[in-house]
Amino acid sequence: MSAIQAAAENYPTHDLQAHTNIPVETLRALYLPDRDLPNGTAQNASTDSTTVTFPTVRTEYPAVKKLNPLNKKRILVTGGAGFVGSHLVDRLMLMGHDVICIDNFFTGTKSNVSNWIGHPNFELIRHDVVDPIMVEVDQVYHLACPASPVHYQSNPVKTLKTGFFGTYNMLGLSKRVKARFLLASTSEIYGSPAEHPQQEEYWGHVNPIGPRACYDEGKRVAEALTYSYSRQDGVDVRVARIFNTFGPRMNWNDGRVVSNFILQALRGEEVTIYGDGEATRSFQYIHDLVDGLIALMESDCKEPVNLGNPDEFTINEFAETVSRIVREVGGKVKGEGEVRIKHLPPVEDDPQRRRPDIERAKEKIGWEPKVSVLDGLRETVLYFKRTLEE
Ligand SMILES: O=C(O)[C@H]1O[C@H](OP(=O)(O)OP(=O)(O)OC[C@H]2O[C@@H](n3ccc(=O)[nH]c3=O)[C@H](O)[C@@H]2O)[C@H](O)[C@@H](O)[C@@H]1O
Repeated sequence: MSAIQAAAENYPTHDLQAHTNIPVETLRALYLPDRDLPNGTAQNASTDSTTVTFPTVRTEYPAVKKLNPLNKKRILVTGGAGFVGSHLVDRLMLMGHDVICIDNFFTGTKSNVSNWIGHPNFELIRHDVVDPIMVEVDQVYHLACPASPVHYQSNPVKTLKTGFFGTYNMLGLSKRVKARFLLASTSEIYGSPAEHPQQEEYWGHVNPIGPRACYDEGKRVAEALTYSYSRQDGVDVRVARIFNTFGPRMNWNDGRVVSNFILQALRGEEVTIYGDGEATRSFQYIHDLVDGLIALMESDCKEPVNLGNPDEFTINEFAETVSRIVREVGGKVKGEGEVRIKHLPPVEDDPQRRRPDIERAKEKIGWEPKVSVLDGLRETVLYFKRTLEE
């Protein structure tokens, strides 16, 4: 058993129990595999840091549920090799469904879904949703779109094309094959909110010409298209408004606050805070989000639903919390207890407060987050620590 695996076993897992009744140990084995296991899919530790080796043979895939053919669905996940998409793919595969994952690998990676490549229930297609594609499926989870401000602002025109044409193509497909369609929308459609916490009835406060507009307005038009297809063509739609989410498999170079702070603390570097650090965010753990997406897809709720954890932190508080957990898990953080902060200029149009009102999710789909931010952070720190060691 590796040191990381041993450390992982010391953390309580009861809070991480997923709604879909798949034990967290089963999920963890997919993103934090033990290298000593014969079926471990992690890159083998190499003494030579300039090379990397991957296992070529595995004796078996992770066990998936045997479903009655009547209950087995064909499910398309766009952006399925990304951070959120790959966890959703894991869950749908373990539940026993047939999963088609499409991704253009702009921010997603094949290694995120390497557990399933070659499995008879799984198909991976390199494809950009900006172009049409035809597949026969029962459900579409439309996640494809860069979500980190650094990524979505690097090519804003492409982000807008993804918001419009990507959603248009996936809705057209859903209409033709009569699939149920779920749009991964975002808390960003509320902009820099003038109401707090944010309820689904709130129409938002978005700057349509600012640097974030490519994403915010892209997702707003994606919602408008979704409800237009529902009204005009009867497409069966679901809309999830996803609030800040974190967990294993976030990109190193993601640029978002959770991965930045964890990596900075693990490397003993200063933590970068944009502006005065008094902006707030509410962070949910990836397993909760995946539970919420599946619960929404399976529900009758056609209205938009906020999926997020209402536990709200200022960015200053969050920097302290992340540093404390990195120390607890055995990371670096220089200066024995003191967090070293580097203040950088504020980000233009940065939303100042964000917290979901999740009453609708509780009432309509029977969902609320189960994982505390602290438990989720411990797991994520272990994951990043492993990544740094490789
Ligand atoms: O994490 C997410 O899921 C969300 O991330 C982004 O939204 P944002 O809240 O701006 O995400 P971050 O870039 O992580 O920023 C959060 C806060 O931390 C601050 N920050 C970020 C990074 C950093 O190194 N330092 C820092 O102070 C930002 O200025 C902001 O106030 C995306 O735009 C959303 O679509 C996405 O849902």
